[in-house]
Amino acid sequence: MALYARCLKLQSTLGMNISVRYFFGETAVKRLSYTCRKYKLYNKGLQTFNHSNMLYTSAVVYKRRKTQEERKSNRIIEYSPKAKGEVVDVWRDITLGELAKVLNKDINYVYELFLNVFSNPNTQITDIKVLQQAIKRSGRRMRIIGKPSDEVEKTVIKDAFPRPPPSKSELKPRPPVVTVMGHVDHGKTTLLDALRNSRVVDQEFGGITQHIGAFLVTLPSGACVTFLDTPGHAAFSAMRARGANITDIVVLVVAADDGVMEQTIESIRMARQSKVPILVAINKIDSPKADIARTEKMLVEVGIQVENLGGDVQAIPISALKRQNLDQLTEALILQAELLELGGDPTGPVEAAVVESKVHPLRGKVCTVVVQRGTLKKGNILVAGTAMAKVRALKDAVSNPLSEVPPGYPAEIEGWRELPQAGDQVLQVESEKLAREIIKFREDQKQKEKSEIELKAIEEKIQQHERQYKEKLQLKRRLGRFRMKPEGPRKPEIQTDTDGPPSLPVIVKADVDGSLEAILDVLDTYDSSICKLDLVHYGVGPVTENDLEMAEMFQGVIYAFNVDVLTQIKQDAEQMEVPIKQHNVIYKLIDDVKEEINARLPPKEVEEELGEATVLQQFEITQGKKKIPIAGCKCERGFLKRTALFRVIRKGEVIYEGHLTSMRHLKSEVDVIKADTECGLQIEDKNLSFEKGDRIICIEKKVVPQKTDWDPGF
Ligand SMILES: Nc1nc2c(ncn2[C@@H]2O[C@H](COP(=O)(O)OP(=O)(O)OP(=O)(O)O)[C@@H](O)[C@H]2O)c(=O)[nH]1
Repeated sequence: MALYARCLKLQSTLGMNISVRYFFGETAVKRLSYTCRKYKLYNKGLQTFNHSNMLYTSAVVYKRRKTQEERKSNRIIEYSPKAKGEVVDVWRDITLGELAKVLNKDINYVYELFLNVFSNPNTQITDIKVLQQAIKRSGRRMRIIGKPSDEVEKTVIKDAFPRPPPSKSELKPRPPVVTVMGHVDHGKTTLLDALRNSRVVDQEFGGITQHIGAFLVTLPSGACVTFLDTPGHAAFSAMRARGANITDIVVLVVAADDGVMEQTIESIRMARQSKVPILVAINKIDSPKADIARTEKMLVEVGIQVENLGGDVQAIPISALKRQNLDQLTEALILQAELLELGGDPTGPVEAAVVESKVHPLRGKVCTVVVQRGTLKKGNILVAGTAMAKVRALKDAVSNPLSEVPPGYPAEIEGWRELPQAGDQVLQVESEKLAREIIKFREDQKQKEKSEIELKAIEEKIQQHERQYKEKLQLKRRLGRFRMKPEGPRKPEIQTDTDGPPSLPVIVKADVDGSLEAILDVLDTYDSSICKLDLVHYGVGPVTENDLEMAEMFQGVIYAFNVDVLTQIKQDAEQMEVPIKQHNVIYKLIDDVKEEINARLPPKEVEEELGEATVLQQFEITQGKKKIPIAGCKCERGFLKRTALFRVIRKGEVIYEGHLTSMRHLKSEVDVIKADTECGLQIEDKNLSFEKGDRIICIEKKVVPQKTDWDPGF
């Protein structure tokens, strides 16, 4: 009690939670005494300390050491237990969940390493020795490091982002950005060509038109429309997938002769998903088969309420080929844009979207963008994805130089060091240095994401391998090679019938997956039916109570490979009469399994040849009125035993198998005839006459233990 009180006092004095249990008992006291000596806390004179004094001193040491540990907690502490295996980094107070991550295993594996004592992944392992034991069970070694702090994990974010959306008052009118979509062959390209040629070429600038991914059409009124020169779904979805939803209006081209087709519906669906208003261009009205009314009706049927039929969607009948009603179409677009009240903020750093990029033989890496915010100028420093540019030149679709490009306008940018991709967001940054840092950051992020994906793929591969392996085993079990693992309280099918072949139920526990797999693979080669080999359960980790129970139910044997068996478990096993066989060499374990199988096999009868005699001639004796044939023989090898079994063989065929009624040497009845001795043999069958040359084999039948013919290959 005095000790207990002393400990409690210590507890309050030192302000720490001392486990009283820790300080009691002979071992504890020895340990404390050792600690004191190690830290040179008392000299020879002080060795006369009684236990309570020593406890006090030790507690001081304990506290000091703990403080030092806490200070060092971020430094790596090498720990080299003698076990072999991969070294894993762990830290003090690691949780089971964290350990599972470190070991790259699932939590159940970790529970097993701790003998299933814990069941909460947040449980912290405070005792390093316990942790060491568990890691040893996993076949690895450990190194204690400082807990990876969240701070270390945090990466400094050096990236560029778009500004928050501008207020309405900052917006200035801008041209609508239009994408042309529709069913194949309904005239999208022809329409874009017509718009570009009629409007761009015929404009005051003149010049040669070229495909630049986006172009501007200016109406006589001065209003402009920017067309994305990449018709079709692919471009639209590529832009959307990269987060660049730059289209304001979709022009849905529907051929008046064909009407609504599959891709027309697809285009409608995509426009709806992007919440982009639709304007219909009913094309090919010049075609003799054109039926505008039918086309409009079809559009209504798929949910496009055209104006002519009382809806609010403008449908302009055009001929892209004959360039009919193109002005009407662009005016309708301007009207739609006005309804949308499209506006852009021309101030501040530039934000734009890449529509297309290419390498030009003379101009280098060029890309077409549509400006979304700010005003793009020569000399601007831009980043797009992992590409950067100092704008060397800005050009329009007819290669005219542009001094500045406000929101809603397209332009070609020269000066890229790398090629940006369609859909990339272009952002202006302050300096080339910053641009380089951003690119570096983004590249690092990309690399990290790639590694994570690769890691995930590797993990999936491993899991897939494990799954396949388990499926293979399940299949074998179903085929009857292995017995199914019992689930829950289901009563096991214990082999009680004496008619069937004997069986050996086994439970295999191994230190690591690799050895377990190797053992199971060898067991898998067993395919004899004279004794069934039933794999009742297997797993990685030590032998548990559960294993004992299962072994008891099945009357099986537990094989523990390279794993410890706790004394308690050993005692329980003894009580339950469950054999636990510990091995650390696979072939020895398999030899043991063989022995167990042999022990279960019923003994078998074997024949042993004692000797052989040859008939030299037959003579007869008279018994009463009967003449009895006698084989006059010579024992050629071994010996003949009177009470044994005799087989008479003539020309390779057994003509008699049975016992003798008399065996004589000269005139006397004998029990044994040795080799090279002549004798007269009388058999039970009195009607069989002997011939010279008949072979007589003397056999003794014996019952011997049976052995399995299983050859595991080593
Ligand atoms: N009669 C008539 N034919 C047209 C008109 N517009 C396009 N065509 C013809 O329709 C065919 C297809 O035209 P495209 O412009 O290539 O059609 P598209 O929708 O771009 O086709 P994809 O690019 O394959 O999806 C061509 O032979 C054009 O000449 C039109 O207004 N009238």
